[in-house]
Amino acid sequence: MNEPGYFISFEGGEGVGKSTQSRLLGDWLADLTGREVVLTFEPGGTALGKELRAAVMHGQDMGARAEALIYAADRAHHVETVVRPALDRGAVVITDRYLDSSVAYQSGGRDLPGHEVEHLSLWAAKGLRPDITILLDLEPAAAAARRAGADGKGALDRLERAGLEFHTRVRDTFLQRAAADPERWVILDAALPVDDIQAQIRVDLSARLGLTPVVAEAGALAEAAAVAEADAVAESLGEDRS
Ligand SMILES: Nc1ncnc2c1ncn2[C@@H]1O[C@H](COP(=O)(O)OP(=O)(O)O)[C@@H](O)[C@H]1O
Ligand SMILES: Cc1cn([C@H]2C[C@H](O)[C@@H](COP(=O)(O)OP(=O)(O)O)O2)c(=O)[nH]c1=O
Repeated sequence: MNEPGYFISFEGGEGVGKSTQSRLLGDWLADLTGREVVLTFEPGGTALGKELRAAVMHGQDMGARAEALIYAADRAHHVETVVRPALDRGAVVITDRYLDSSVAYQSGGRDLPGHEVEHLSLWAAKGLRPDITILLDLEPAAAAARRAGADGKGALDRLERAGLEFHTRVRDTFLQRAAADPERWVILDAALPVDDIQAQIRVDLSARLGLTPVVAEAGALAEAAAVAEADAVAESLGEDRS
């Protein structure tokens, strides 16, 4: 029988470092454990998902319910065709956003009832919840400044245009959900340097997965995980996701 799969989600606002940290974590876990690691993301982690992503992020204006249903459709297909099969093979799956994004954005941000959005997501995902969710917490203004530094040229998508109040409600919803379920969530300060955040993630994951102590190694990471590398990673992931 396969080793059981392990499901990790990264959550937080736009530009907080989710793709940077998920890639660094994936490389480290694959090297250390030899397990299959699947890196994926929502919305748009499948071919159908790319079309749904384009519609919801760059398409016509739409109401909150239509938006929630598109994210749920993306999730249903993503779980059925990518996440669940990988977990069944015994892989570690790392997703950049999952159902907590729906609750934070479509409920906290757009004002739909939280339990309805969560229920819709769980229905779409046939009840699949992450084993651990890493929240990269950052003030929306700081995240916006970071994104502007990364590619000030790019046009803002529908969600990015939503404004500071919207993004503050999104952040507060993430923090409330994390506080309510500390077993599943790890809250990290996304204003710290890339390598410090990654070191904290590795220490936490080592404990949860029963890996050999890596505290010393995590300290040495300060030199290893160069921000330049993280930039390249973020860029290459970003290319897939206009
Ligand atoms: N801890 C950090 N400190 C400073 N800049 C960061 C940090 N983490 C990521 N970045 C940079 O911020 C930008 C957004 O990072 P990214 O990983 O794409 O975030 P997300 O996936 O959450 O949108 C990139 O230019 C990236 O290099
Ligand atoms: C998965 C998901 C994302 N979103 C939003 C959050 C983002 O604005 C956008 C996805 O963008 P994403 O590519 O994750 O942005 P970033 O890498 O900058 O964080 O979709 C929802 O509103 N609901 C959801 O369920």
